[in-house]
Amino acid sequence: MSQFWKPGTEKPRLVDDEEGGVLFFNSPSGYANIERQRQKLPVFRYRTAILYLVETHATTIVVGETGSGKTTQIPQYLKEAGWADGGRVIACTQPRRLAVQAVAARVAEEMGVKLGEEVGYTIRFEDVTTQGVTMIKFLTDGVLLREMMDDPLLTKYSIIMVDEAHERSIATDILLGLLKKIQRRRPELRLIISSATIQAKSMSDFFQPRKSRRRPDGEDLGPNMEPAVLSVEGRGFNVQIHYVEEPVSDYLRAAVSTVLLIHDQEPMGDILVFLTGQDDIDAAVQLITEEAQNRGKNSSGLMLVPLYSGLPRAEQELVFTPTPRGKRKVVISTNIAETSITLEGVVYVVDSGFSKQRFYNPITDIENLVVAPISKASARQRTGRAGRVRPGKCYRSAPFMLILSPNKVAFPLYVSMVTTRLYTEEYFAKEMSDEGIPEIQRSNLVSCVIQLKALGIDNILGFDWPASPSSEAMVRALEVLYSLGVLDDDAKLTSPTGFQIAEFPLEPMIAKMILSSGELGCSEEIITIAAVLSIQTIWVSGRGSQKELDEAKLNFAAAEGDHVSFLNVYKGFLQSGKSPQWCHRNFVNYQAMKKVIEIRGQLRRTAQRLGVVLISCERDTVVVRKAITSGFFANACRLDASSHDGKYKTIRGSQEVYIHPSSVLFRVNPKWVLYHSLVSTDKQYMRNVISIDPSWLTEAAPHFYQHQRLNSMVR
Ligand SMILES: Nc1ncnc2c1ncn2[C@@H]1O[C@H](COP(=O)(O)OP(=O)(O)OP(=O)(O)O)[C@@H](O)[C@H]1O
Repeated sequence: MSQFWKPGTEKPRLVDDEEGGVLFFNSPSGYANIERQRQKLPVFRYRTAILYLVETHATTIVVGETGSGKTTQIPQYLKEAGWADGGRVIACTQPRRLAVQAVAARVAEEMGVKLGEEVGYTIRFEDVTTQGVTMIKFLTDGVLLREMMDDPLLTKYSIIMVDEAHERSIATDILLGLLKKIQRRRPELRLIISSATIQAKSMSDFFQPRKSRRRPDGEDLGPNMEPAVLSVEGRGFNVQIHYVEEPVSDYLRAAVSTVLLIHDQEPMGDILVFLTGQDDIDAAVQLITEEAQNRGKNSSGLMLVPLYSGLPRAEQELVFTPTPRGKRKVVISTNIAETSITLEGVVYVVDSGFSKQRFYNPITDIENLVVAPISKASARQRTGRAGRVRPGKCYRSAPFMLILSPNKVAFPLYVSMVTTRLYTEEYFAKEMSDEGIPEIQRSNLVSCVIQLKALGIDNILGFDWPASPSSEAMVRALEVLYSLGVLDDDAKLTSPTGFQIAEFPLEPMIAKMILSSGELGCSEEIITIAAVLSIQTIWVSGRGSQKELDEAKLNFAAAEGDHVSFLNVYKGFLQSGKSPQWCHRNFVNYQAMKKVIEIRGQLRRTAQRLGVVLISCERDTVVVRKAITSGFFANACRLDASSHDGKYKTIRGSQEVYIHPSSVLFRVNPKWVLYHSLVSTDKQYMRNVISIDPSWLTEAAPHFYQHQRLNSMVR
């Protein structure tokens, strides 16, 4: 490896252990062994300090190295100290679902209890807890926000630990603001804010109380409201960091060669590779397979495991299964594996230095997923996936920004920041931002605003944000919500529409299309479409060629567009008797279809509770598309007649967009279309597209589209 990498500044520091430097949690000696290992984690030495601070302070900020034991141990210490007595519950939030499930399973195993009983978890569409029994509950921050709609003061929780707070997802930021408010009403509620890479000072400033906890007569009003900050020193095992020595022109190829070099030259141990998205990951799997086939004996024995949020659960779980003897697992992941999780076999981390990030431009009203450089905090989290049960190595590389891997173009703003620098050690030290931009400052705020409104927060700009969103983005969101009929002239939730839409655990546009579908007589079809849109893909990836997949998709293609094609797949699946073989033959993902059925059932129940008539239109595709238009009118585009390359312009911002090659309407190019989301690669692509009649736009949102302008375009 020496010709490629030079060691970073950190020196190896092996921590000796009775088992020879390796902690085996699942060894036959079982529970006693787990207990011993728990006590060896750095956080154990701080057990008393943590419990004392939590007892005496309303908010405790815990900063400690990755792998030091914050997530898995602190909830157990709290339970042991009695914070879950008397039916109270200890909550621990995570930004990502995979982490919620993984840490809940781990803590249940450490405590020797069945998952779903004393230790449980809740993610969207899945609740694995038992009321009155569950004492420690892991959940996404988004789910905790939803719980506030029924219980605004979160009364069942004695302590809420907001873990991985550095990620600053929208849900985390809203949660932090609301928890601060709740604490004023419920001083007995304790908060723990934790992360390995959080700026403790700014978090502590945010939680500073406005008023003293003592009344003028000196009477104590409860716990100290000044936040306490605890720094947990020490780490599990050393991770040696290697930076790229020379510029690389393609991060994907660089990552692939690094994997192969590790496999050729380094002792056994699994590899975790961070890339940006499914397309990158699929390409890497293919490249590694081809390369390995072309190589000698030494390259056999690789077990490639992709990991991204769109994969069905059963496939995601493969990353946690033990690696067969003689094999080396290579997990190729998006940033879903970046925080909280422990993959036992991982010794090597390969970090491309990039991730897909959401960027919203309130001027054009376009939200995009773009490939952008990660922050130092992310890089450290990625490194921290090694060194958890044994020493490890992390290889950091990044490409020259203007020559990205095929079909990748970074957001222009970011390109200008990093055109001349690479992810060398110097780039990491001097140029990489410490933390990423909070998601709230780079996202469309429609879902965020409706959630706050539903919780009774009317003055959204005046809300106590850890980082304020832009007023332009806020105005745009209010405008869309007004046009959806969610807000009235006073920007209050309308009754019943606004409240009904807020009830669905879905984007407001999808919820609106479900509500309208009852009136239009196609709710059964629209609920199916909503369920499919809730998961990332129903197609199998990584099997066969793209051509084979495209051909399989053609069997279901509908001239009206992707949403109607989804109905064809769903119908075919039901007619096959929900057959896995049928799915296999048609490149349809069986696990994904099972999830669609499950989500569909839940959405039907919510719709029924809200009074939506459940009715089928027997495939009248006009009403189906009208219902979709009622939610997604803001995403309308018109084909640019002067261009011959399938260019569309968005109606609102006149932005250039194209139909994504994965869409059934690719190259069909109907004159008017609506899209579900945009993705930016070499161009701005619309994903999940239907053809529409422009008159449906003014019908659906007369305030949003000024009649005259649209009419002049139609002519
Ligand atoms: N599933 C697992 N298998 C084996 N060991 C595990 C597992 N989960 C956790 N551990 C062990 O427990 C340690 C602490 O993990 P924990 O997730 O609590 O750390 P953390 O401080 O929250 O890390 P991070 O900041 O990365 O989330 C790990 O370093 C590892 O040694």
